[in-house]
Amino acid sequence: MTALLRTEGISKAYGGVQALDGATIAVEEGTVAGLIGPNGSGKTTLFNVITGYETPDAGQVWFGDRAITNLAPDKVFAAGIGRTFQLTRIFPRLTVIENMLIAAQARDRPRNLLSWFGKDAWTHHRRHALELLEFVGIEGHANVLAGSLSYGQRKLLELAYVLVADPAVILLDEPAGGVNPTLINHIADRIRQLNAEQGKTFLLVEHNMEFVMGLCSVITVLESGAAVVSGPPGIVKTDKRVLDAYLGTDLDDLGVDDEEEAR
Ligand SMILES: Nc1ncnc2c1ncn2[C@@H]1O[C@H](COP(=O)(O)OP(=O)(O)OP(=O)(O)O)[C@@H](O)[C@H]1O
Repeated sequence: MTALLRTEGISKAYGGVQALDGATIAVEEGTVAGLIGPNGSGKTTLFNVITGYETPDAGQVWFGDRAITNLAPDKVFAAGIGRTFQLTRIFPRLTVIENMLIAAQARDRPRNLLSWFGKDAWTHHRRHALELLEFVGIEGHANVLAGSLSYGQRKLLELAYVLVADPAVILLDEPAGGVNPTLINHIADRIRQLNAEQGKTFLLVEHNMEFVMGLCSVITVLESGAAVVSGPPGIVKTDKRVLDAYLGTDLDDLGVDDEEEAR
């Protein structure tokens, strides 16, 4: 397997705070990979650097064999890396379907804006948007204001929004955060399906350890801005450096059960 997405020695400081300190991670093509670490360990900052929202002080980001360090967010998105945010960024005063059409328009803008408004194109975009809403399971809400969706449904809308552009890699920032258990399972199933049927590669940041351990085949642990461990869930959750990194956190909160702790 080859790394589809790689960061090499990424550092980023905000004043006196070293958010990232030589972060090197690799995401293999076709995997669902996880990025975990205690609060403030640099996970979102690394997402921001990868997707062009922050400029690193040092290091490189690679997408396949292409260096994408310092590309603007829209260029990174156009290159094939989609992303959702910790706090969803949908337009609450537009309907769900209108949000989806904005995603389609944003994707096509650099190509051919005029043809976008043709009747056939409009019908095509609408149909595709509805298919994606159906895929994530919120097509019944197509005509309601996005702001009236539950938090979990907003996360699903954001996933559908990202899928409009058909990215090869999808970065998800806390997809399960604040979401009820039923929808968490639904989100996990959609991720599995996209991975298995369409070969989509995922990198997700998540504090819900049960979700991460159940979904990801490889997990990288960030601590103080650097990757300290990377490997399959079974290895990562028993690694002493990981337990040390989470020192002060109740292990029950991490979803590591007593039986596994005792081993
Ligand atoms: N724009 C910013 N300005 C100043 N400091 C920042 C900024 N963004 C992040 N930081 C700091 O950088 C460090 C890493 O933050 P980051 O949000 O990347 O961590 P995280 O691992 O995503 O945390 P969490 O799990 O709580 O979301 C923290 O100390 C944070 O306060």
